[in-house]
Amino acid sequence: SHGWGYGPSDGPVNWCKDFPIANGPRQSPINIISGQASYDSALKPLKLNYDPSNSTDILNSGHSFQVGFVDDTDSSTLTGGPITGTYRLKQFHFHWGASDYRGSEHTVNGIKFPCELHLVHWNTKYLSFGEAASHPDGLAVVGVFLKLGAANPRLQKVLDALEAIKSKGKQTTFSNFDAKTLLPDSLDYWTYNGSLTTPPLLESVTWIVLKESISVSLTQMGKFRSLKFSGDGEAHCCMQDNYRPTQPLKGRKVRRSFK
Ligand SMILES: CN[C@H]1CN(c2cccc(OC)c2)S(=O)(=O)c2sc(S(N)(=O)=O)cc21
Ligand SMILES: [Zn+2]
Repeated sequence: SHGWGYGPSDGPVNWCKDFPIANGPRQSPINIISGQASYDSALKPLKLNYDPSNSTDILNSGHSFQVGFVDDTDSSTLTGGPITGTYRLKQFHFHWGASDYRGSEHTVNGIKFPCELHLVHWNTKYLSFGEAASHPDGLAVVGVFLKLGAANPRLQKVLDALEAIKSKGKQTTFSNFDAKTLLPDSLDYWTYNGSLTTPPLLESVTWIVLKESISVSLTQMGKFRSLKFSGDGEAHCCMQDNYRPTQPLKGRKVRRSFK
């Protein structure tokens, strides 16, 4: 079967043909209606302990670009928050729009942001990432909104590396990057049970969406959009609008960690 993408024929409306779970009961992303999210005092503070020496590479996956981390020890972990146990950081990536008025996957009260960062973690109660990805409590993804404003110096190292991975399949080393520098000051969050927002759309993700955004400038957004979905030698296709529209809540509750 042909691959999936974000175009008119291989995009989100057609994913259900190859991935019927696309119409499942706990799909992501969702629109977060802040007034309907209930405060849960049992929710713990998020604890993110990332070791910069764990970052390895940056890759154009043909759907987004991602920074990978060695995940064979508990040196870069997520604990606390809505989860129990220890989840290891595997990669982070972004979703963004062709224009500044869309691009995020989650929305807040119907508001779209130009970009959204996802930090992907897997539950170490399972032996591997692949194993974890097939269990309802296997993955935990921290989502961070990027809001138009002043240039964000903490994004610059990532954006400068994009020169080397313009087209699909390109990869280069990316070491000593501290993913914590991408987080906002406040770790207040909304949380709900959801899925991967791309195929295979597995319903194994505990979503943790931060309330506070980080900034990104128009010029920096232009760098994201300078990437290509296409590989070398293929017709150039700008990497943008690589976001899935929001999905039905289907009775799920969204909780918030803050009053
Ligand atoms: C292409 N994108 C996904 C790739 N991965 C994946 C996950 C599980 C299984 C698998 O193949 C069996 C691949 S992934 O875990 O790195 C993630 S996280 C994520 S998001 N946007 O929901 O945060 C999408 C993907
Ligand atoms: Zn994502």
